[in-house]
This record gives sequence, structure tokens and C-alpha cells, in this order.
Amino acid sequence: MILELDCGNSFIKWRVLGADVRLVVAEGVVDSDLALLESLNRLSDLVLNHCRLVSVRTGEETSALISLLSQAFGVSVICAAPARETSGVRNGYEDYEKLGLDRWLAMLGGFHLASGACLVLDFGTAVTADFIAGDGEHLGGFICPGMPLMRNQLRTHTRRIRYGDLAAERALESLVPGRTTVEAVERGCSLMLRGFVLTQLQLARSYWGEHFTVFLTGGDADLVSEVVPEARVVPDLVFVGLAMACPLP
Ligand SMILES: Nc1ncnc2c1ncn2[C@@H]1O[C@H](COP(=O)(O)OP(=O)(O)O)[C@@H](O)[C@H]1O
Ligand SMILES: CC(C)(COP(=O)(O)O)[C@@H](O)C(=O)NCCC(=O)O
Ligand SMILES: [K+]
Repeated sequence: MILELDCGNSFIKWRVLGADVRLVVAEGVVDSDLALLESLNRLSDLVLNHCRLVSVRTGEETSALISLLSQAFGVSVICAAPARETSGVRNGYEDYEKLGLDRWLAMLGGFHLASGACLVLDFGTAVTADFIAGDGEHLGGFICPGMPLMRNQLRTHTRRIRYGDLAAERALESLVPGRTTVEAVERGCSLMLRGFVLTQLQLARSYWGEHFTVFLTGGDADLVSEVVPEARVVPDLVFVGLAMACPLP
């Protein structure tokens, strides 16, 4: 079995592939290394032969997680690393090592699935957009705060914006102008994300006309999927790229 991990700034997304790697035998989202171990320890019949991961956390945090996993499961861990070019995609950053590895893998996955020009939009702690031309050239991208950052900035920098998670969830059932604080904030931030998406689409059209594929990924992709009905929502896009960047023997 193969353990795959996508360590983002807020959550660790994990999944276990079976002997047939096309089959996901277990998966989850956790908020700490400890919670990851607990989830994995609850799996009966878990026999890990390999582990591969991508992390946008610090080197120290990533090393700590790797030691934890090797101690707990006696498995060696392969880490995705920056590259100038992989599977026909050319990293567009001036300093290729600075491009977020989750972005890089999502781009590899997107270009592979699209077999052509694509716009990859990832809605996590941060929101990112990346443009990959039909010849595999990464034209660059954009980074802005995601939903959790926008709402927390409002909560921590104002004195009267306070509300709970349940109310937040309910507020997003509609996007008409809010009549409570929670509705006004949640809908306002959601509309900002949608506006961002529409701007990215305009730019992609200016490059490629209608000949490109849009990918939506990340935990908050559902918040914007309505404004791009033609988009492919691929929650595991980073894992698609991870398998390409870290093939197993
Ligand atoms: N099962 C889930 N567990 C945690 N967060 C989730 C889940 N489903 C959706 N989300 C949303 O995903 C967002 C985090 O997205 P994610 O892609 O995991 O971020 P990151 O990669 O930066 O850690 C949160 O704002 C949360 O609202
Ligand atoms: C942009 C990001 C913060 C996104 O992280 P996430 O929201 O997925 O946790 C991450 O890809 C990152 O730290 N990138 C390095 C900076 C860059 O890509 O330019
Ligand atoms: K991510």
C-alpha cells in the first residue's frame, strides 16, 4: 500500500492506495501530525510499502512528520522536490525553487489531464491561479488570500465581527445581500473569490480563446464552482501530480 500526503498550510490531506494503485482504500483530512497518526492507526490491515508527500510547510515541520511516519510505520518517505521541468511542463518562475510545490504538482496533474493549455485554480488557505500554455510553458500565476484568511482577517482586525462555524456554513446557502454580520461577511468573501475566478477566466481567454481547460481544486473549490460550470473539479489534482513527480520503483 502507498501512503500519499499533501501537507498544506492548514490541513494535511492523506490517502492510502491499495495493491492496485488505482484504488483509494482510505482517505481523510486532518489538522495535525498527531491526528494523522491516529487516523492511520485506526485502519486495520494497513501495510505501508511506500510513502510519498508534498509539503508547503517549513523544512523542520516536514522533517518532523517524516521521522514520525518512518518510526510509526517503518516506511521510507519520498518528498516532492522543485524542478525546472517535469512531464513536459516548464516551471515559469525566475527562481524555480520558490514556486509552491503544491502549485507545481497541481500544474503537472492539470497539464496531464488536459493534454493542452490549462488554468489551475486552487482554493486552500491561499488561493492560487496558474497558467500553463499548450506547449507546457508555465506563464506564471497569482496568489491571494483564501476564504479562511479573509474571514480571519476580518474577525481579528475588527471588534464587532464575531460568529461561529455553523452560522458561517448556513450563511452561504444563498448569496443575496446579507442581513446579519455572518451573512454579510461570508457572502462578501465568497463573492470576492468568484470575482477573482472570473478575472482569471478573462485572462485565459485572452491567451487561448476557448481552447483551454479550467481545473478547480483545494478544500474551498465548491464555493466558486457555480461561476465556471465548464470547469473540472478535481479534488485530488495535487495527488495526480505527486504520482508523476514521485514515481515509485
Ligand atoms: N473535510 C474538510 N476538512 C477541512 N477543511 C475542509 C474540508 N472540506 C473543505 N474544507 C475547506 O477547505 C479549506 C482548506 O483547504 P485546503 O485545500 O485543505 O487548504 P491547505 O492546502 O492550505 O491546507 C478550509 O477553508 C475549509 O473550509
Ligand atoms: C501559495 C501557497 C501559500 C499556497 O499554499 P496553500 O494555500 O495550499 O496551503 C504555497 O504554494 C506556497 O507557500 N508557495 C510559495 C510561494 C510561491 O508559490 O510563490
Ligand atoms: K493546497
